[in-house]
Amino acid sequence: MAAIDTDEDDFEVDAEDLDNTPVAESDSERLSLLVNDLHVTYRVFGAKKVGHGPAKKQTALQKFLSRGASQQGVREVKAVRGISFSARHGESIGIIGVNGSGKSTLLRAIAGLIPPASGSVYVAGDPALLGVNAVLMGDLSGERNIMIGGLALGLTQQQVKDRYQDVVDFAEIGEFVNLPMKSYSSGMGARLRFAISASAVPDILMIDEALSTGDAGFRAKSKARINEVRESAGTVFLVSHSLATVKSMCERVLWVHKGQLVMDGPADEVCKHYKKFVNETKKLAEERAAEK
Ligand SMILES: Nc1ncnc2c1ncn2[C@@H]1O[C@H](COP(=O)(O)OP(=O)(O)OP(=O)(O)O)[C@@H](O)[C@H]1O
Repeated sequence: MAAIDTDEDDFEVDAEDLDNTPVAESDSERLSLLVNDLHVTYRVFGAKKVGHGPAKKQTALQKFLSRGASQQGVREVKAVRGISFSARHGESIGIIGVNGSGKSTLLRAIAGLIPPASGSVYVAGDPALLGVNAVLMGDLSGERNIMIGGLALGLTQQQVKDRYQDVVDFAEIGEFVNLPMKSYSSGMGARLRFAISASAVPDILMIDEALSTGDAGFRAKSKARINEVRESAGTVFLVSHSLATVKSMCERVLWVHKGQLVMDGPADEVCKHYKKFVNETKKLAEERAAEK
């Protein structure tokens, strides 16, 4: 297993603790990912200090003494707070939660795009195969990005060229492939990112909301691609606000709330509890609004 930005000590195991009996593992039994007490913190610079009442005027001395507090413009957002779970080859796992709960951050940390504040992420295989979003550039055309993304996924130039038309067709972007990606609608961008990610058969395929932007045809194609990855013993992560999409594509679901894992279990069961929570929260908010 390869580690990304991790503290190796967290996973030290004494040889004598190990059972040396060889175990025949099927693909479905092997771990593809281990996330251990993961914390991710964003530092937002230039954030205004939140305070109550009018700002007090400072004397020159007070200003001098509080110079170190120019740090007051730095605010920390603890986006992921102590999440642990493991995933196996061939699993497809949905990640659900309300806006701002930390789903994308969790995915980006698993992909090695954001360093953890603490904790660790171990992935089986080459972490370079995870996600391509970080390397894509808005100023460059779709065509150039297909090449860059493909190379980042470990494909050779020839392999990217061979698969180029399939990627364009899959993404349904037509002539837009010649224009800078920043000129795409969010749906087109998401579809192209998904198509690039799916052009190789990665160990771990990560999909962040791309499916919600496509029509039924695109969703069907995506589902087929997800199944291909799973059949080749890869692991699929899918972040989505659509419980129907999650239920149709994943057998297991992680529910994240305020950066913590609330529930991890069979898709139907977790979605049922999540739906109940969302409905109750909505009802409460409506009652409060009515009281005002
Ligand atoms: N680049 C960033 N800098 C600072 N804070 C961030 C950044 N990205 C996300 N956050 C904050 O981290 C928290 C988690 O955000 P994240 O995008 O992971 O949630 P999410 O569940 O994916 O949300 P959504 O469903 O709205 O996409 C939020 O409070 C968000 O404001």
